Amino acid sequence: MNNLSFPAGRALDFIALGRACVDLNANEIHRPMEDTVTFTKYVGGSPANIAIGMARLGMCTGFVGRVSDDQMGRFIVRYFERNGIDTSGMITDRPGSVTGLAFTEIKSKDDCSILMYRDHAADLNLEPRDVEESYIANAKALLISGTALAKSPSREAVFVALQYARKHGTVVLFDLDYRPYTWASSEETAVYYNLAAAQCDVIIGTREEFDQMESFERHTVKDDGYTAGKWFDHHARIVVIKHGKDGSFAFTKEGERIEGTTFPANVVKTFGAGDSYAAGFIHGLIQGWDIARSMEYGAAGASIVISNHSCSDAMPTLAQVEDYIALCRSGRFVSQS
Ligand SMILES: Nc1ncnc2c1ncn2[C@@H]1O[C@H](COP(=O)(O)OP(=O)(O)OP(=O)(O)O)[C@@H](O)[C@H]1O
Ligand SMILES: O=C(O)C[C@@H](O)[C@H](O)C(=O)CO
Repeated sequence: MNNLSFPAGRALDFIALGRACVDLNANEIHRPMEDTVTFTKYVGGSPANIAIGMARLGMCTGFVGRVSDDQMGRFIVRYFERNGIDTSGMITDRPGSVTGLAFTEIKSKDDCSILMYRDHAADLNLEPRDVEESYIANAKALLISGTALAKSPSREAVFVALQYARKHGTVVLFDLDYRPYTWASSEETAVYYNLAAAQCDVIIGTREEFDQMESFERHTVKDDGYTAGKWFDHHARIVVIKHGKDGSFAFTKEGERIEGTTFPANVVKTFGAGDSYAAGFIHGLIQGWDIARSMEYGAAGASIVISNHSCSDAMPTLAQVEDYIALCRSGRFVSQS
């Protein structure tokens, strides 16, 4: 049991709102982008990855977002459909916009980076009128992602979705998902992140992302307890602060501090950890599991995804997560490092 109350009798368990894009992950790993010539194409974009993760875990999942009116946009929608994601909340953007591309460079397991091509990205053209009140009202949970706040009209669309969710008791989760290249300034980011976070029931981010949100504060000691505590005067009931391979901490409105476990991994690349963690964690919360067990599923899912080449395609099923936890607990996990 956790401290959230998800409404019963809703058609969808979960909706993600924001960008659905394309990842082009380097095939020739352990070398710089300059020397990489072939890539594998996957669906990408943090909220899209989380939606795919939730669908793989058996959650009835929908997506709200705009995709480009071209082969890339259709690739995304078809992949969602094949994964059982409801695409009735997705809109094909007017001609002229494109799908955001993330070229990933995998130099080593500790040195990965992403080169983004996001000029005229269709996802940021999401408009307030694209968000249907009845769609949000028919889901148990809504995930918003920080990048969707970076520009108008997508920014306003997020606030409209937040308003509908609060009105109908849909639990709102905020994945901070801070991608600096999308934002005009640090102050702009901090202001809109804070405005959105005040409307959310669960806030999930890395320590660095929370630092970004607090960048205009004079308070100099930025510890996790201080950061989480601020949000419990608003709507938040759970705040999760992630620390990469050092794990994560969850704080609750009731004053608990829960340390998340981590699992070993044969790391291929580090990105995708946060998205698979979010899927496993949110799935657990919706199932009514306690926070520690939900964090455990998130962490195991993260280890599975970082041990694979893709983010979206590698999202595990429930059976895969459970087998992985059992393998690690049995002491039979074989580290290749
Ligand atoms: N090297 C690792 N080994 C094992 N587990 C890891 C590793 N890196 C991350 N994780 C797991 O994934 C969770 C989330 O990771 P992290 O804090 O890096 O999120 P993130 O920065 O949002 O990820 P991303 O790189 O996808 O943006 C961690 O709490 C941990 O459980
Ligand atoms: O979020 C993005 O736009 C890129 C992702 O799809 C990428 O795979 C990643 O960074 C996952 O966290």
